[in-house]
Amino acid sequence: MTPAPPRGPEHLTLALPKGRILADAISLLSRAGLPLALPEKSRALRHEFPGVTLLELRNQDVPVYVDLGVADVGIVGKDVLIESGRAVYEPVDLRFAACHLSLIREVGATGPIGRVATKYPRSARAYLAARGIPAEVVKLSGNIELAALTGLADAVVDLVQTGSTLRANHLEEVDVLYHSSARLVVNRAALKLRRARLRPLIERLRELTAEEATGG
Ligand SMILES: Nc1ncnc2c1ncn2[C@@H]1O[C@H](COP(=O)(O)OP(=O)(O)OP(=O)(O)O)[C@@H](O)[C@H]1O
Ligand SMILES: O=P(O)(O)OC[C@H]1O[C@H](OP(=O)(O)OP(=O)(O)O)[C@H](O)[C@@H]1O
Repeated sequence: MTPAPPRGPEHLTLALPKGRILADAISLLSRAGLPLALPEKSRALRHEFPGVTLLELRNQDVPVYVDLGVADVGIVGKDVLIESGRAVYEPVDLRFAACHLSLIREVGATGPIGRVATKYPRSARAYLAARGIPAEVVKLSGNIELAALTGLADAVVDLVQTGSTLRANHLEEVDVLYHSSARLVVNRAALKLRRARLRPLIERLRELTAEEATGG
């Protein structure tokens, strides 16, 4: 693939995660005035729109691209942002992809927690350390609830939205670590260099999310 050409300060490079956030992110950014459309299904990972380059990434890579300045701006879940440990500027809570990260066990489980399985080891370790629980944390990649069902772990730390995954697997939430939703993230140097494009975008997104919160 050809390297990206040098971009003037009027150009934006945008990092979005493929997966459940992509369509809502593109819809919201379009309403905020960016000339975007959902990319056609293809193997292409970089998409050009007038004045905007869209990079299609894994969730965990969005904070990395924004923090290191390859992308000027991105959208990612607060859960992924916390887990990344990167201090990127996070000016707008976009409110969609709302869910919470919880400690989950089999219904009625009361024994000690010796091992916790999760996709969120940083968050899980911080939670356990704050409560003085000396549990081992095992990082898994998906279908985390299975670890509690199979006895791989005494508890799991995973996202809950409707609770239907918990109900379908005879699991229950024991505690909530934190609430998450999609966030706008901005590279701090880009905020200065591309101020003329980023400031109005941030303002418009603040207005749109406030309107949606009040039903406007
Ligand atoms: N059930 C859910 N309901 C609402 N929001 C969710 C739900 N599950 C995840 N999210 C939010 O959407 C984001 C993206 O979720 P998605 O399912 O696309 O990721 P994934 O495919 O599990 O991630 P990965 O890139 O690690 O494979 C999560 O980081 C979280 O912020
Ligand atoms: O409370 P619910 O509405 O059931 O949503 C929660 C489920 O959604 C997410 O899983 P996802 O579908 O992204 O699969 P994954 O476990 O492979 O990440 C999350 O990890 C839970 O399993």
